[in-house]
Amino acid sequence: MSLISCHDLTVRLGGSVILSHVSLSINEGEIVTIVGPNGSGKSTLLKTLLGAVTPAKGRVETADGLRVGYVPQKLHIDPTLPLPVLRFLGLPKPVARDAAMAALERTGVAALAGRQAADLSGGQMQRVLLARAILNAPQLLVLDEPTQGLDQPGSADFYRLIEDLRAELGCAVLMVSHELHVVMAASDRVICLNGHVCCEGAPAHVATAPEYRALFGTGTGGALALYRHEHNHSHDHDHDHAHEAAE
Ligand SMILES: Nc1ncnc2c1ncn2[C@@H]1O[C@H](COP(=O)(O)OP(=O)(O)OP(=O)(O)O)[C@@H](O)[C@H]1O
Repeated sequence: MSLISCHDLTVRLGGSVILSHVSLSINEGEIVTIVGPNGSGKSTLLKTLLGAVTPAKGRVETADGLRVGYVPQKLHIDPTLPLPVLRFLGLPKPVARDAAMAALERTGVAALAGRQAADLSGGQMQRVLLARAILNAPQLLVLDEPTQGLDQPGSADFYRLIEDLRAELGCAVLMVSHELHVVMAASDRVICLNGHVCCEGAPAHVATAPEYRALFGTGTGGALALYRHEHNHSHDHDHDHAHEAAE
């Protein structure tokens, strides 16, 4: 069953078309990863699906009463604000101490419950944000580049935790990631975005798709090609056009 879907979305921001003709659907229990070059609209797509951005055209459909847990790319906490981790978990909605402790336990950071949220390392903060996201037993976990800034073992551990949580909670996972090798290993489905959906499908299918190879190259060089993308594949015209100022 589809938990969330969008149909022929067009999103304009600041007078430019950021997304055009984007349709996708996330089913119960699957791990779907969105990949794409910097500025290709990945975060905008997540925000549109979550209702924080209103599309100019198209529609988003959500299953009735869908419980979503969201892990943002990063969260800045004012260092002058005294906010222990346990209290942070109760924002904006108060939560029972036992439930908060169980969530911190599950993401491996129970020992940090009394620490100041602003003092946490990047990796610790991501686990605290993940604990907060699983508090309401989500049916859909949405993560925006959750391992940005983590070292390789740290990010591999984090993705393993996501897979374990998916199995335990039975939730679907929708995430944005730049780590192509992990994405290819850990996703049921990959969506390659560049202002529009370039290609999508099982990792093995997407890895061999010409549109994906044009964006990311082949083999291990693919991860580096991500940052060297020069808009040279067959959809270029569409994409460049999509970024022209809207009328
Ligand atoms: N509020 C806004 N107003 C105008 N333009 C915006 C706004 N938010 C994002 N954009 C533009 O939309 C485009 C897509 O941004 P978005 O953050 O969705 O890309 P992304 O694929 O998530 O990028 P990255 O990989 O760098 O995180 C960018 O060109 C960005 O500058």
